[in-house]
Amino acid sequence: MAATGKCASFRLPPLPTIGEIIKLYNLRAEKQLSQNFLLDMKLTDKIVRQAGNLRNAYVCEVGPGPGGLTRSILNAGAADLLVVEKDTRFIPGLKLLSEAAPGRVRIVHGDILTYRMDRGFPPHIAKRWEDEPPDLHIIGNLPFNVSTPLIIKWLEDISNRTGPFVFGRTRLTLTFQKEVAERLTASTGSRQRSRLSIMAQYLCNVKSCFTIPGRAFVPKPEVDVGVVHFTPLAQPQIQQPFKLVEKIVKNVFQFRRKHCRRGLEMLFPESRRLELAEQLLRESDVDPTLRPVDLTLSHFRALADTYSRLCAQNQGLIDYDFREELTENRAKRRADRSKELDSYTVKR
Ligand SMILES: C[S@@+](CC[C@H](N)C(=O)[O-])C[C@H]1O[C@@H](n2cnc3c(N)ncnc32)[C@H](O)[C@@H]1O
Repeated sequence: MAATGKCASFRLPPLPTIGEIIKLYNLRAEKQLSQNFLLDMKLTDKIVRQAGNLRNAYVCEVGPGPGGLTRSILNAGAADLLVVEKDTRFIPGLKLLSEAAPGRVRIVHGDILTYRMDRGFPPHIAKRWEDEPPDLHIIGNLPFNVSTPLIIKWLEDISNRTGPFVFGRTRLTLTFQKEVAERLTASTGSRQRSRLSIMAQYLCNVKSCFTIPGRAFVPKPEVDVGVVHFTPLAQPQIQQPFKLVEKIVKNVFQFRRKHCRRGLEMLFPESRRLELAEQLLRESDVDPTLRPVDLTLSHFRALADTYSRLCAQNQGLIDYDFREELTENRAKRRADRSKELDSYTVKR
């Protein structure tokens, strides 16, 4: 395995440009795979600089496509670059790159949503969670339709220390649709504050790096793109299971214009809704009239800790989902109504 500090000359030899690679292999962008390519090496270098020092590092690149970002990662000195690409058409071009950087590129033809990254790198690179982050980086110009489910999955992995985070606090440098990037980094009280802001920020230090105008991509997407850097926190700001935090955050933000009390009430079954919501807010010391966007991470921490205690005291509460109750109630009302109608019909 590489990454032993041996790659003194890491600049790539002269290669066809990315534009030429696209022509050579007839790599028309597939809308279905949200393909928008970056051909400007100054921009790809700038994205890669946000990851920090990559000299002799281990890197996983998500969706390398024709390989612009890949070249910048190699030029920055990565010693072991694993690229995961779903579309087979890009594999020959990536092989060309791998030949130009012998022993430094490993190509996986697969889907990043299911790829087992915990098996992709040698165990000896792992660092203890509390220590400095490992010399492993995830970098990607992600497809928009994959970026949000992927970051949610990786946030859950951070919480459980699974997947890429079995190696410690692996850092991520990723692109998102600008609006999503703004949500990820939104501070308390801002208009963009949302579920994503809380879920990302309770687990990571999230930094908005810069915006890439849509016109820099080929083909040009409808929107601009934001580059975001994540470093998992040694001590998450909320020390409760991911699913529990997600449930609270989801409930609160479903009524984003109402007082936070409204969404929190829905954590509890109708029969005890007001009483338990009152207890949750009182014991968490949260003002029920605050709007969801005005709740701080400390508020969410207090709510998650109190809710966890209430779940321990009230059997079945953790599994309660008001949407299921609504569906059951609707089904019951429908059944009652059809019985009622039945009673009008003349029995033969
Ligand atoms: C927005 S393009 C970026 C390509 C290249 N990194 C660049 O910056 O020019 C996204 C790339 O991700 C690939 N891709 C899409 N879905 C994927 C998935 N689930 N797993 C891995 N790669 C995927 C696409 O085939 C495409 O190459």
